[in-house]
Amino acid sequence: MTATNAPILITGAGQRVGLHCAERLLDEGQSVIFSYRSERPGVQALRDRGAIGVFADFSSEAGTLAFIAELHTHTQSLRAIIHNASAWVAETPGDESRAFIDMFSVHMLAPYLINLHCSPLLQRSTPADIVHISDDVVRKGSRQHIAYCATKAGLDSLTLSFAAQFAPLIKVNGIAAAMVMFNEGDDAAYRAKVLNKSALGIEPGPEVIYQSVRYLLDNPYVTGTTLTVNGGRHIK
Ligand SMILES: NC(=O)C1=CN([C@@H]2O[C@H](COP(=O)(O)OP(=O)(O)OC[C@H]3O[C@@H](n4cnc5c(N)ncnc54)[C@H](OP(=O)(O)O)[C@@H]3O)[C@@H](O)[C@H]2O)C=CC1
Ligand SMILES: Nc1nc2c(c(=O)[nH]1)N=C([C@H](O)[C@@H](O)CO)CN2
Repeated sequence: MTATNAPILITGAGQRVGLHCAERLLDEGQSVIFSYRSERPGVQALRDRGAIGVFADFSSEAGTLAFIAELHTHTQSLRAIIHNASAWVAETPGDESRAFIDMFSVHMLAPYLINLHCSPLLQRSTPADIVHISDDVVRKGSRQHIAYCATKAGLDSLTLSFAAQFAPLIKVNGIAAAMVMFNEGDDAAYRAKVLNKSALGIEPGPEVIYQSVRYLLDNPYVTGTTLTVNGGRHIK
């Protein structure tokens, strides 16, 4: 039996890109389940619109498995899973391992476990999708965010493997983003330096990620693909 209007799960939707994508899905009448770690205004805003918020700390296997168990109490099907949750942490002397383990957990272990344990929920929906939100920086590496980049590269590998494993019932794709939206503390000099890295030289905002998600959800013939959404960094 195919579920109609099965919810879409998006992780890390309490702020910024995830919040925007969750709001746009709700705008289109799509039911949404989202994960959050910190209580933020965006979390309550999504609840107020009828989305179901489920706490998740993906920094450990136990935390991810607890999230998966809680998720199963809220739904018996899923239209899609959007893996958005992420930590962008530079190497800091003295706790390199902690940072690496944390980003491995949120960028690789959590998507891996959620995909494996929740694929039966996706199989009750037609069509069904998994979207991994990754980073264009994987293309060339990063001197300032070595562990972040390596774990996002691992996420891109999961896209290929799960696309092969889950075809034809579930499509699995990625989005390799770059410079979507700055953080509050980013100063003018940093902003100018980052904008200069791309051919288009703009801060596009989170809608470009939603447009990419929409394309992947709507296109029945795309799987195992990672969309580059980087303002032309690769041709600069
Ligand atoms: N912003 C940009 O310009 C770019 C973004 N991207 C990618 O796009 C996606 C969205 O980016 P953006 O909105 O800036 O992301 P954020 O940095 O705002 O992170 C999104 C959410 O992830 C959650 N999160 C982080 N670590 C964990 C964890 N261990 N367990 C559970 N949740 C966690 C955070 O929760 P909490 O609220 O508790 O902190 C946060 O709200 C990310 O995957 C990012 O890597 C890629 C390139 C550029
Ligand atoms: N989880 C996050 N990942 C990334 C962020 C962010 O704020 N949170 N920001 C970036 C930068 O915008 C980078 O693209 C600038 O070159 C990358 N990833």
